[in-house]
Amino acid sequence: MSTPSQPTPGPAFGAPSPYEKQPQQQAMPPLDPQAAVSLRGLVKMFGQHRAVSPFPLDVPSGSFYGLVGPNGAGKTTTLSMFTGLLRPDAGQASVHGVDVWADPMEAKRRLGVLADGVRLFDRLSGRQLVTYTGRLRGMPADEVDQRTNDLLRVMDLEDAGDKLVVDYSAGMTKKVALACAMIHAPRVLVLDEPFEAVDPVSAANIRDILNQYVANGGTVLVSSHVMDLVQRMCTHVAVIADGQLRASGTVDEVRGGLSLEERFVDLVGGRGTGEGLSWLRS
Ligand SMILES: Nc1ncnc2c1ncn2[C@@H]1O[C@H](COP(=O)(O)OP(=O)(O)OP(=O)(O)O)[C@@H](O)[C@H]1O
Repeated sequence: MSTPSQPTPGPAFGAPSPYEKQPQQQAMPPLDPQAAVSLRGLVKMFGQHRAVSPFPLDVPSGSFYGLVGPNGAGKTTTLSMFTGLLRPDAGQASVHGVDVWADPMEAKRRLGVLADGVRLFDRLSGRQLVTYTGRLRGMPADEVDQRTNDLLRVMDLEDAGDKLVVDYSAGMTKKVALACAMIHAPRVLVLDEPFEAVDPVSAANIRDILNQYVANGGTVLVSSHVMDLVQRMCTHVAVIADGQLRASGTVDEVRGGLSLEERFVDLVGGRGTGEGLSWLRS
């Protein structure tokens, strides 16, 4: 990989805060082997468009870390680069000290990933898909069976376990994909929009599972658009916009006495006045 290029300076948004980042002024420290996830200067270009600019980010072990940003901010691209799904143009990433792109097999053992928009083997039933994922991870058959039963139960998919995934609703598909991400009991769970399309009862169950997982030493990195959820659920948050890190720290540090949503709008801008669609008014 080449040396990260310098980011183009972004516009200044909102009031200055000690937790706001100015990436163009930062020297890039080395990867932090103590962090559950450490990112240094990942860059992704799509043609002439720089989807992600270099920034450093450390996700502390045992944290529930939210990654938020407007549509097209670069969240999925960032998550894809450090989970090994998308090769970065520059930069480094590690999971508990293992370099993702130098030692992908070891890094992937430590990671459970719920990716956004990645096709599942949807001609399998939910039970078959979770079982197949566990077996691919090299787990013994009886352990896979036990965990598959547990996961289908807590995801409220027991009755749909023998139905083909292609016939699942969006929320059911999300839940079975989450079960696949968890089957090998990874140390870090990376979840891209895990609550999208999931009903409130299932979402609360999933939150309980994730809280327990974190209480037992796991680390969760989750992207979401729902600020209220991130404020209630996460210990830490990073705000990205235009592929740049705008703020990071504990949720209380970043929101600085405001609600996270108010702070987000402050940092990211883009609120319209609601005018301009005069033809829509009756
Ligand atoms: N495969 C691709 N080819 C070209 N451009 C892409 C591709 N994937 C992402 N992009 C662009 O990169 C930018 C970041 O996209 P990304 O999907 O990472 O954003 P996001 O923050 O996850 O957005 P959302 O919240 O809407 O899911 C966008 O401008 C998007 O159009």
